[in-house]
Amino acid sequence: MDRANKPQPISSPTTTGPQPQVNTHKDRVSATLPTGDSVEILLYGATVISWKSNGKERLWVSEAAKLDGSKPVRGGIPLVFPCFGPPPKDHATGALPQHGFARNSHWEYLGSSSSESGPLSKGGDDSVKLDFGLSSANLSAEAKKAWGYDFGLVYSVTLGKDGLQTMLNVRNSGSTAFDFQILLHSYFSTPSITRTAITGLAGTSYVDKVLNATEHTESNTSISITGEVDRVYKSIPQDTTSVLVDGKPILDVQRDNVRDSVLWNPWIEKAKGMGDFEPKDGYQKMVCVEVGAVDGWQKLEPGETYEGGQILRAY
Ligand SMILES: O=P(O)(O)OC[C@H]1O[C@@H](O)[C@H](O)[C@@H](O)[C@@H]1O
Repeated sequence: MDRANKPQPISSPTTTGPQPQVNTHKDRVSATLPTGDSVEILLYGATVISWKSNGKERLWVSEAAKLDGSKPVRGGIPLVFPCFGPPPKDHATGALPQHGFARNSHWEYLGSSSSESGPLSKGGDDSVKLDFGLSSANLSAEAKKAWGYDFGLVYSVTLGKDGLQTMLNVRNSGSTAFDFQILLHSYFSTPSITRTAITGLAGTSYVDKVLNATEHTESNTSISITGEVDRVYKSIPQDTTSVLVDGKPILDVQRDNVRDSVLWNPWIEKAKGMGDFEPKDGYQKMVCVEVGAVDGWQKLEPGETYEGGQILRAY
C-alpha cells in the first residue's frame, strides 16, 4: 500500500549480516541490539512491556500488572482494536469489551528480520523487526461471537538504534466490509509528572472525557498535567507529539498514517480505583500518549488493508 507522507523507517532491516539477539520464551519475545537497547513483547495482546534505550526503561508498567493473560496489561503498549473505549451499543463492535479484543488475545510470533550494516563505532544501523499475528481463526470463541468478521492483523515492532517503531497492519480477509478503530495505548515513563509537559498538540480540537466529553481547542503549546487528564485530540496537523521534562524533550512520538492521539493520566482517585495500578502514586511517574485512528471509524472493504502506527525516539 502506497501512503503519502510515509515517514522514513527508523532503519531498513535486511536479511544479510549478523543478527541482533532475539530470544523467544513460552509467553514472550525479546530482542537486544549490540548497543544494549532492548524490547520485550508479551504474546498476550502483543503487548510491548519493556523498551530500554540508552540504559533507561522508557515504558511504565504497573507493579500489579497481570502478565499471565488474565487481563490486559496495565502499562507498556497495549493494542486497542477494533474499538476504542466502550463501543457504541448500536455499532457492530457493540458487544465487545472496552478497547476491543486485541489487547487480551493470544497472538502468534511470526518471526524476525534484522540488519547490521556496519560497526556501531562507525554508525552502523542495526535493527531488528519482530512480527506478531492475530486472525479471526485464532480469536477466542467469545470475541468471535461478539465480532464475527474475517480479518488478519500483523503487528510489527522494530527496534533500531534510533528508536522503536510499532505498526499495525489490518487486513479484511472476508467478504463483508467492516469498521474499526486502532490505538497504541503507550504508557511512557517520566521521572515526575509535575516536571512533565506535552508539546505538539496546539491548535487541535479535542474531546475532554473528564469534562463530560465536551469539545475544546488546545490553546497551549506546552501542556502541563496537574490533575486527571483524558482527552482525545483529533486530526492533529503536526506529525509529532513530544514529552518534555524540565523543558527538554525525553521522547518524540511520531504518528504514521494515524491522526488522533489520546492524552491520559488517571491521577489520584482513578489510580486508587484500578486494582492493577501500583504503586498508587505511580500516576506521578507515567503519562499515556496514545496514537491512533479513533475519531469515527476506518472502513475496510473485502481484500483491503490498512496500516498505521508510530515511531518513538528517546533522548
Ligand atoms: O482501564 P483501561 O480499559 O485500560 O482504560 C484506560 C484508559 O484508556 C484511555 O485510552 C481512555 O481514554 C480512558 O478513558 C481509559 O480510562
